[in-house]
Amino acid sequence: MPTAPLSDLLAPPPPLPGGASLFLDFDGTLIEIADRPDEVAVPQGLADLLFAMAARLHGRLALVSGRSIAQIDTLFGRSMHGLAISGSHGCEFRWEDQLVHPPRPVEELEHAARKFDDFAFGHPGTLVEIKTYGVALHYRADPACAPYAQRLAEHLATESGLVVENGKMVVELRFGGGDKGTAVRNLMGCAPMVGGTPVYLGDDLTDETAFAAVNALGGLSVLVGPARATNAQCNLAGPAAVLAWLARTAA
Ligand SMILES: O=P(O)(O)OC[C@H]1O[C@H](O[C@H]2O[C@H](CO)[C@@H](O)[C@H](O)[C@H]2O)[C@H](O)[C@@H](O)[C@@H]1O
Repeated sequence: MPTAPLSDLLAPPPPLPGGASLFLDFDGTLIEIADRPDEVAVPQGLADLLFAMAARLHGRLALVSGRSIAQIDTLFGRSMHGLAISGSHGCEFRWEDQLVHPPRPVEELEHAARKFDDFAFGHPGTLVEIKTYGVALHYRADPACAPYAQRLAEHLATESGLVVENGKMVVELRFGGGDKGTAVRNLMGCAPMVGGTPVYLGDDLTDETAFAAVNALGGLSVLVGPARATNAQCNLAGPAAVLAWLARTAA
């Protein structure tokens, strides 16, 4: 469990260390949280900034998202090929011309989607998001649904073998082949990341495994957003502060 005192989180991160391998979460870190998953606005120039940073870091930059790689491409409105991406909470990887992903557990996901749809029908403040390796039940518009959504997800997990992933105003049932911590460790084992100092920026509970992995590797972990109990070492206020920090670093 996260143990750092909240006061320790007030320190902003130092400039990116030389030889950094930079890992960036997406929602809530690079882009502002929106009411619905499909309502997010990707700032103009973000793709170019990421490609410029990746070039400056000699390829040592990766997106690490709970979204699928397909969703990331769609939201950017272009293929993000050329940038390393781990999607679906560490289940899938795309790097240069390689795509590594497990078989999709179709029946389990379809069953979960049907059950979540039934729930959403009776709870209009919730919505279902179909993902490549998961099905998410969002309750941002009616947070009082959280315990019921959670209980349903836990019940479905026991009968399906899918795992429960909790995030901001969402519970997801997903393929359990990894998490963001394993994503960071896997990427750090490959050229050109290997030997670099891992630096990870993320905002959500799902980023805690990555913070822990980075800390264990002697790197720098940065919580984005309001201070809370966390494994992260430093803090940036939100996506605007992240983009400013990246732009300073890229200069
Ligand atoms: O790992 P990330 O890249 O941060 O993705 C995490 C989840 O992000 C999305 O949900 C979150 O953002 C939505 C849009 O701002 C917001 O409406 C929702 O409440 C948040 O939980 C996405 O929909 C999920 O699939 C990702 O796992």
